[in-house]
Amino acid sequence: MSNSPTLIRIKSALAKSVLPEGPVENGFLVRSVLVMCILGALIIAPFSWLNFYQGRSLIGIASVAVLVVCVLNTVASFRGKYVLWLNLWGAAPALAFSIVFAIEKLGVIGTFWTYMALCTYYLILPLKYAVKAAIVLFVVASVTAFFYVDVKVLVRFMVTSLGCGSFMYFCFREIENQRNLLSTQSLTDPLTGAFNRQSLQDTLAQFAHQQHVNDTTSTLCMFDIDHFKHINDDFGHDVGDKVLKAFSAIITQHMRSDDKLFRVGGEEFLLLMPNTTKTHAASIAECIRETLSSSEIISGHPVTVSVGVAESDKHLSWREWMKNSDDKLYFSKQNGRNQVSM
Ligand SMILES: Nc1nc2c(ncn2[C@@H]2O[C@H](COP(=O)(O)OP(=O)(O)OP(=O)(O)O)[C@@H](O)[C@H]2O)c(=O)[nH]1
Repeated sequence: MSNSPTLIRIKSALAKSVLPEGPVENGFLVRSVLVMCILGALIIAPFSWLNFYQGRSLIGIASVAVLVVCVLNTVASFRGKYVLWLNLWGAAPALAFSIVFAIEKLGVIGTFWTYMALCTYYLILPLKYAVKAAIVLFVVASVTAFFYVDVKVLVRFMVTSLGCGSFMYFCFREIENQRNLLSTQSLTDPLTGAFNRQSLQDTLAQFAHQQHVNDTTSTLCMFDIDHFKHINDDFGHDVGDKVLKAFSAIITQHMRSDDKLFRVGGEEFLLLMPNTTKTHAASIAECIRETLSSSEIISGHPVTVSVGVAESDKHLSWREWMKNSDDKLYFSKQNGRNQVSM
């Protein structure tokens, strides 16, 4: 059954709003949202009951709404998912309203909770959203405080909450940079910069799933440098490394922004080309093959590559899809090397 463009857009928007646990930011957010929401639910539940019991039904309804957000978030986190819209349009505004309410009811004491809310934003939202939400909260809390606290207190409140917000931003930006660095190091091959075998499985499994939802065609190109053992034996390991670097640079020059390159073995590379037919992919692989064979990486010794090209099929698992590209590569090798087969 083919999907209409509108259905595809809706499915891809939903897929983007529910992020599966990833190695970098999502894993961190899933864990911190889980802790924050369990704590939030435990604190809010008795308050909700108390509000209804004491006849404050409006506040009671509001606190039950927050409780529902906490429970939904907890369930999603238990399943290893981070739900962006639930936090951005549920938890974050609920916190801001609570702060307004607290300042209105408690005055100066109510403003203290703003610092907690600022920290919470950085724990439940991706950094770029946390900054924006923190700025909105700062403005909303300051405007509310203007009506309920003394000017001298207001100025101190604004300066300290600005300081707290900036401190949180710099801390979390540094944590994010470190996480990204670690992630890059754990997912890429230091010699060529291509993604390593570790990341191949996650990427292809996730990609094959999305492709099944969107019903599109993509292609894998498996590259294997010919007689690489001889290069190492004849010219040394350093020259072998130089060839690997030069070859991955050649592939990178021919890649489009959505393509992904993996180093799957010593001299074996896999290029994932989303939304590409095998005919188009084979023409790009042919350009890569020609560029390598005509390059002078080792003077007087042409380096060649064999390639296997395989198109996706929604009835195939990612392993079968990859095996197809490997089979085509094997055919290229058997057929005399230095060629592209599909
Ligand atoms: N320089 C270098 N060599 C590597 C690296 N990783 C694996 N190799 C070597 O790559 C060679 C791969 O050799 P084979 O699998 O026999 O393949 P081949 O010689 O290219 O033969 P065909 O694929 O059949 O054309 C081995 O000698 C490995 O030691 C690396 O990071 N650097």
